[in-house]
Formats: sequence, structure tokens, C-alpha cells
Amino acid sequence: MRRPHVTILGGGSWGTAVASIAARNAPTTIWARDEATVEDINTRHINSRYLGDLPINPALRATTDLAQAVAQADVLVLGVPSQACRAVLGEAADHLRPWVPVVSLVKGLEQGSQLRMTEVVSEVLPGHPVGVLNGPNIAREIVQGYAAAATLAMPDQQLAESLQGILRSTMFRVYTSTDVVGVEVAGALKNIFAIATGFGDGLEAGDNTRAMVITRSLRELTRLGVAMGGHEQTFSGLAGMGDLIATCTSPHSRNRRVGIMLAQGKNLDEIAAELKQVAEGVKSSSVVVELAREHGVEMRIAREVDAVINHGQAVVKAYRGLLREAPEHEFHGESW
Ligand SMILES: NC(=O)c1ccc[n+]([C@@H]2O[C@H](COP(=O)([O-])OP(=O)(O)OC[C@H]3O[C@@H](n4cnc5c(N)ncnc54)[C@H](O)[C@@H]3O)[C@@H](O)[C@H]2O)c1
Ligand SMILES: O=P(O)(O)OC[C@H](O)CO
Repeated sequence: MRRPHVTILGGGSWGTAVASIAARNAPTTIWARDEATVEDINTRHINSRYLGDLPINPALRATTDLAQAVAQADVLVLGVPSQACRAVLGEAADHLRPWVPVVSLVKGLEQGSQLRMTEVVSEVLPGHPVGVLNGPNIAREIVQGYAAAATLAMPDQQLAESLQGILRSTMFRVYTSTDVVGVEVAGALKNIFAIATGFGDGLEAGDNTRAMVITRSLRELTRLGVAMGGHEQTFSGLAGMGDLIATCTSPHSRNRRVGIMLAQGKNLDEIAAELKQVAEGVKSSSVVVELAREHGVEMRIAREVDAVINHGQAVVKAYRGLLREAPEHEFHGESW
């Protein structure tokens, strides 16, 4: 039987990491817009811009030709930042064969529409089965071959099981779920809370503060996730608690680093120039606050992150403001 061809859109750190795994299981092509990245992957089997000199699977092929990459896809994987997804999918639409499943790796929400990326996929590519792969997945650690896990959520469990075999390796465990909303909301929201954790770390507030922010963030994330239709247990799983732990504690997390740098007094332009990679929480923070308002969910931590990022609030004021609020019942109250 012919093995399915996997096409990954996006030659950044995570698209490359997932493509490198998929290339062990199936013929795999990665589309990147940048010639130098394509050259790097095809000839030196590295992605120096995003992953330094870490070796990636030599079986992986890269191209700048979107039409050709998409036309051969039996499985399409979306790995560009959230605000670019609609445009990239729009360019792909004419070349994709009908019914080809699409898996989003993206942890962001679209500004303006407030949509999750699987919803964007369904709008731009109607009729294609769509799912999301999320979890505690720092790209460089996965390329280095350290053990990790993620959840692949699709409405069709059978399809998820067939894609599971393509996206996993011995060291990258892919679990399945049918809770697309929960897994996807968790992946987008954890970035906002990693920024909040970064605030505490940047202010050198200590380990207890970090644990408090992570734990209370999980409550906030769960409340909105459930209000949006996610299953409560999803938020204590890999895409929820798992990814919160990784992103809120890793020195590699870009979102956490954004929080640290904001606390150190840098502005967003300086931070973007230093990071040179996407930190999804920056753009998603305003969307999360809008969604919380619409769903009638109190999200104090997220509101402070939005205030700092979008309304010029000083980090230290956000921190003190949160501490002034009286705590309620740990599980039944609405306080942070
Ligand atoms: N890096 C990780 O550890 C990691 C892990 C899990 C999920 N994610 C998620 O994966 C998604 C992609 O992140 P990443 O880490 O690979 O980002 P990145 O910053 O490393 O790379 C982004 C890639 O997208 C490309 N890109 C940006 N704008 C584009 C556009 N308009 N058109 C075409 N290509 C464009 C860039 O050229 C680059 O190749 C994000 O939603 C992120 O949250 C990242
Ligand atoms: O570097 P970050 O903050 O975008 O986080 C990367 C991954 O999402 C961690 O799971």
C-alpha cells in the first residue's frame, strides 16, 4: 500500500520538528517561504535559523513551492503562526485535493474573528477533516530526541488513530482525543499565562509565586475552556496542565521570556527584535479577554497580561493589583 504523503506548512522551529518526526514514518515535505531555510534543510539537514545546528531527519524534503507541496499532500499539517494561517491556507486551497485531513500545530487565536485555527481551517477549506496536535512540546528538546508527548484531537477517533502513527516516534508519544475545542483552547491560553509567569520571574518573585500563578492560571484556563465547550478533564491533561508546566517554567519558552523582558522594562519592539520568533500570547491576549467577556468568565490574570501588553500597564502595577484582590473559595470562587 502507498504510504500517505505528509506536507507541513511552515519552516519554523515547530513545523520543522514535527516534519522531522513525520519523515521517519512517511514521505514528508515541508514548505517554507524562506529560500535559505529550504536550502539548509535539503542540503545540510539542519534549520539553522530556528534550531541552530541540531540535526534533523535527512529524509525530510523542503520546498518554497507551495502549490507543489500542497498538491502532493495526503495529510496537511499547519505550522505557521496564527495570524498568518488564513492567508497561507487561502493560497493552499486551490491545490489541495478534496477530503485531505488537516492537522493544526498552531497555538494562537485569530485577532478580529476570535477563531481557533481549526475553525479558520474549516472556513477556508470547507469539507476537510480537521484536528489539532497540542502538548508540552518545546521544539528544540523534541529535535534533540528527549521524550515528550502531545494530544491529537479530532472529532473522528478512527482518523486520529491513523494519523497518530504518522506523527509519533518512540520518543514522541501522541495520545488521541475527540475534544478539539478543549485541546485547542488550552494550547492558545497557556501562552498568556506563561507571559504572566514571566512577569513574576522577571520581578524575581520566587518559586512559590511561580507555582501560585501556574496553579491559579489553570483554574482560569479551565473556566474559559469549559465555557467555550471544552471538556474539563482535557485541561488537566497534556494540552492543559502539561503545557502550562512546560511553557511557564522552560527557559526556552518564548512567551515566558516575553513576560520576563516586559518585567525588565523592555518594550514589545525590543522584545520582538531579540526573540526573532513568534510568541503567540502577545497577539492572543486581547482575544482571550474579549472571549472571557463574551462568555461571562472572570479572568483576572489574563486581564492583567492584556493590560500590560495592549494598554501600557506597568508589570509591577499588574502584579501588585493582583495581590490586592482578596482570594475566595479555592474551587468555587471567581477570584484569581
Ligand atoms: N516552537 C515550539 O516549541 C512550538 C511548540 C508547539 C507549538 N508551537 C506553535 O507552532 C506555531 C508555529 O510556531 P513556531 O515555533 O514554528 O514559530 P517560528 O517563529 O519558529 O517560525 C514561524 C515560521 O512561520 C513562517 N511564517 C511567519 N509568517 C508567515 C507568513 N505570513 N507566511 C508564511 N510563513 C510565515 C516563518 O517564516 C517561520 O518559518 C505557533 O502557533 C506556536 O505557538 C510552537
Ligand atoms: O516557546 P513558546 O512559549 O511558544 O512555547 C512553545 C510550546 O508551545 C511549548 O509547548
